[in-house]
Amino acid sequence: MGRTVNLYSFPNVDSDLAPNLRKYLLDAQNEAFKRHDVFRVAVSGGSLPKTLAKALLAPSNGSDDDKVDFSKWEVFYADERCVPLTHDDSNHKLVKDEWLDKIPQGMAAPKVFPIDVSQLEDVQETADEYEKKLVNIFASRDSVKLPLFDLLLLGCGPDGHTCSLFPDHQLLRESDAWVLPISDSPKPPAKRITLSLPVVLAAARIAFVATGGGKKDVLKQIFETEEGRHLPCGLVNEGAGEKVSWFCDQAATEGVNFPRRGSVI
Ligand SMILES: O=C(O)[C@H](O)[C@@H](O)[C@H](O)[C@H](O)COP(=O)(O)O
Repeated sequence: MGRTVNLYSFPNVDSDLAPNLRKYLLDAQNEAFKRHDVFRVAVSGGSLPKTLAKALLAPSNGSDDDKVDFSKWEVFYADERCVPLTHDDSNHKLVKDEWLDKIPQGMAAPKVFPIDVSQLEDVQETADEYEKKLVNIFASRDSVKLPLFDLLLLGCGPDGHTCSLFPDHQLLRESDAWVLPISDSPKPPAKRITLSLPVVLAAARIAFVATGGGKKDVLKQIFETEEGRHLPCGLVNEGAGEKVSWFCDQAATEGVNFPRRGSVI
């Protein structure tokens, strides 16, 4: 048996998953505001930014705990491709197009921390520069062992990868650096940077969003097999336990034996 994580499976994304994700995000936001008056979130690419926008840009129900306050959000990248920020492969471009640029005028915008693109050909340098940004925000490496994100919002690849941590890759064994370079990503583009597994596991909360029938096989593997527990997503489940929540739709979880199902609202 693996560790207990929170598993939510909704009939569909727009009318069920998104409002539940909104509730979860605002709980995390409000918890972080109480903790240190700022909400530090790291996001990945894939379909996540679009779902995030559906959750966050929906009208508020007016209650005190349903207020998004982007003015105190700091948004980082859980992983990024080493391409210019305007390139179609850029996660930052995706997040901008799908979410940030859709924030209505008059609503504050989050502070966003994209990668430094001045030395893209040098992945190590790009990773180091991003780590320096984190060090500046999360205090010095001397005083903080690991940056403590309030929330990580992650996807799950069909091979079980998350961030740019791929199955069996040596980066999974890295325990020192906060941000790692990868030059041989099995999924193009090959050059990327990614948060390390210890940084992922240190976050206060970790949410996976996995939707669509294409996720069924990998979810079955992650939740039902010993081998799946060693895939990157499985390692996050094992390492972070109840800090982890999975937001899935019915198409992704049909026939998958989730240890626990429920809804946030
Ligand atoms: O950098 C990448 O290759 C993608 O961002 C990737 O990590 C993505 O998050 C997952 O493959 C899930 O993708 P979907 O959310 O689109 O299923």
